[in-house]
Amino acid sequence: MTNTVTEHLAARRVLVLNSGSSSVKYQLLDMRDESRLAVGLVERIGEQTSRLKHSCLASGDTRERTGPIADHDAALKAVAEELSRDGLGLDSPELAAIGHRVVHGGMFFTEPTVIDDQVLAEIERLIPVAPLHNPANLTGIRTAMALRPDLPQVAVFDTAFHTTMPESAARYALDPKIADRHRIRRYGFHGTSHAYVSRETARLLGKDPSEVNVIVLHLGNGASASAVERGRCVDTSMGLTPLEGLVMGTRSGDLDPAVIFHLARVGDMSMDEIDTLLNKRSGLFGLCGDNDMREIRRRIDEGDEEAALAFDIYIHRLKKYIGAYYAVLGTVDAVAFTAGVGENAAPVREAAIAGLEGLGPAVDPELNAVRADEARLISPKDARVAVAVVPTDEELEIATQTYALVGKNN
Ligand SMILES: Nc1ncnc2c1ncn2[C@@H]1O[C@H](COP(=O)(O)OP(=O)(O)O)[C@@H](O)[C@H]1O
Ligand SMILES: CC(=O)OP(=O)(O)O
Ligand SMILES: [Mg+2]
Repeated sequence: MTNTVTEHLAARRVLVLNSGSSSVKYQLLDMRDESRLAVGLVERIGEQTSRLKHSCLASGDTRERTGPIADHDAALKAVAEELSRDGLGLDSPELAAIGHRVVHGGMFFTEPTVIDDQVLAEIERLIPVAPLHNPANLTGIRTAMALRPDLPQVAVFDTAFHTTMPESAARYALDPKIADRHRIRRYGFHGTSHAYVSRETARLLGKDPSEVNVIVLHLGNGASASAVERGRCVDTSMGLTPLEGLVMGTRSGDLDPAVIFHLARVGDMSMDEIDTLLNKRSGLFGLCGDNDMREIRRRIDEGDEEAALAFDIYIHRLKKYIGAYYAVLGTVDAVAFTAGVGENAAPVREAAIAGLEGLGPAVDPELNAVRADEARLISPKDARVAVAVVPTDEELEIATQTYALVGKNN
């Protein structure tokens, strides 16, 4: 065993980087007790109004920087500087590993993986099926590797939790020769969140994950639903790319694929224009010009009909997926809401469950109105199926998986 490896064995901290298309979320955790030492967010990367918000939980100090941060490389260097100012820099011998969220892992990566040149090449090869996410993930990894080349860097894939889906759910109704040649199948995303939230929901019910069936609704800017049967994913709403499924902040979700031919032939749009339209200018934003649920609710309260219709379309799709996953699972023990919208928007939870009493779930309006940071039930005591709000913690889940892998390898 080399000295470096021995040092890593003694080290107990993991830095987690969750690089999104225009943001980086990060956390530094002490894995002895899973406590957070520092957390932060860099937003609006590439714009003039970038913002870095950093909190050191040990000292209670919070700092904010505004001004242009050109790209993910610059963002990560700024994060490293902030950590150094708190004596928590990347050069610390306490650091055991860096864990990276990687959105698309294709068919190859079913487990967290220590990153080497081959892994980097595979993540790069998958860019066409995760164009908003994998490039940012790669920059994060490369910058972190340059800052600490001696440290294990671990990739934790959004797709991994969904690799248990049966072929009947994972395959599209396409000629398998064509589908296999181009690796076209349903991969699913947000898996780290679906895994964490389904387990936490079981815990809330006082059960083991292997004893319960849960429908998880991850409603952030990107949004996806999953059907989790006894701890294993059996279906999810995102597909080859994170475009399929629910109505999202800026993504359309499900459409008749012929809409694309129609836009190309009759609308005279190029493939790139259609790609941008469906990924960046559709969903809630396309429907009403706003992708933030807070703003949409505010407009609805003021009587705005365009915002009200966008909300109704969002809810209608969500309800359809809840119904579909009832059929997939047969019996359901809980429906769990998570991510920015799911955790915070009580009207979304209320509207999505309204009318589903025949299937079992119900929402208690008073419990639903409570604002809290911890996992909680919002269904009445006598509801046949529980409804839960479970704050997701992708960073903790990534840190746990990263630390377990580094420990195992050493
Ligand atoms: N208090 C709130 N009420 C309603 N919606 C909220 C609230 N806070 C955040 N959101 C919604 O959550 C979204 C961000 O969710 P998040 O899970 O952080 O997304 P992502 O990880 O995809 O960036 C925002 O765009 C907004 O629509
Ligand atoms: C996969 C995906 O949609 O991720 P996000 O919600 O972070 O955009
Ligand atoms: Mg997210």
